[in-house]
Amino acid sequence: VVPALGAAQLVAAVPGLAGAGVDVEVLDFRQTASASLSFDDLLGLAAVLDALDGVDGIVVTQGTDSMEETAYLLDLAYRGDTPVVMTGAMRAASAAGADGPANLLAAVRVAVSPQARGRGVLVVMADEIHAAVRVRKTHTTGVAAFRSPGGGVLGQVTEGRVRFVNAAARGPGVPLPALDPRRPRVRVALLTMALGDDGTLAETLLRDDAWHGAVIAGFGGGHVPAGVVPVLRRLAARMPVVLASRTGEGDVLTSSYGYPGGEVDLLGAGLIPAGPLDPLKARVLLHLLLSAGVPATHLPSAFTATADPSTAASPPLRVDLGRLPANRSPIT
Ligand SMILES: NC(=O)C[C@H](N)C(=O)O
Repeated sequence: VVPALGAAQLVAAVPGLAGAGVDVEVLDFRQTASASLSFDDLLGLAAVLDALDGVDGIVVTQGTDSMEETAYLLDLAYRGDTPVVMTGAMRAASAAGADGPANLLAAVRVAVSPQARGRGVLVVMADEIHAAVRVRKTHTTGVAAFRSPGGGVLGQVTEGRVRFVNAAARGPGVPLPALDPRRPRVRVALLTMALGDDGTLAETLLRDDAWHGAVIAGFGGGHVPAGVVPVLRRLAARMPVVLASRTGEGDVLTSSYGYPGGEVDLLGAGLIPAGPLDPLKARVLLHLLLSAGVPATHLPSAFTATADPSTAASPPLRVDLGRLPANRSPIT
């Protein structure tokens, strides 16, 4: 059984930190398994981070299980310039080759690096620097469990030096909701489509008022079995429904497949494309937008602008089909 350690014990266990020339102050915020963290825990933490003054950088340690979601949540909610770096450990503190101390030291080095400023919330694991919007936990036990599909890592820590090799993909944030415990609880469902799904599970979301939004992790570029479409159409008339992909990398398509259950069909039914966000991150974003009280009519544009800020900047690509050689037909 893995013991729970406080922040001071974690810091004390790091060889090299004392000699790194960094004054470290510690603060215990919550102590819980990371799968049990709530949105309110993280919004409370974002408010604490906002209030921290006079520090060069901030390191947040937590269990690794939910870090791909909590890092993105904090990235959307915390808009300060002071770097915030999240880290954790894949191996227990007592294990041979425990990775926690090395991760913590690397995280501190990144947090105090001037290059980390203005890049939002970062995740540092196994000497790699990840953007919160992309990072995923991809292995149950391996120390190299964290990866950044769809763009790669932002940088590395080598021999104690911090090197960024990629620009951080930081989109707009979401205003923090008032942290009033009496406010209604937001619930966003996440449904993964699978072979033979006939819509029975999706239908349960229509049965009561428990749900305020849903994310569908579709096949491939954002597809569902044809029989699920009528349920999703009714669902999208009741609440925002975001279409993401269960594949793990790549954008949701918007104009390639028009067959029943294809993404053209689903977007026509009112589903909102997740852009490059994976289903877990899409759910975090939808939850925050709903918590912030973004009105239903603004949700599709707010979601798209936040999920995929690059699309707003680049004009649609136009291909002049008239100039294709006569013997070639356009590839569709
Ligand atoms: N310590 C870890 O990284 C895993 C642990 N199960 C968690 O709370 O996320």
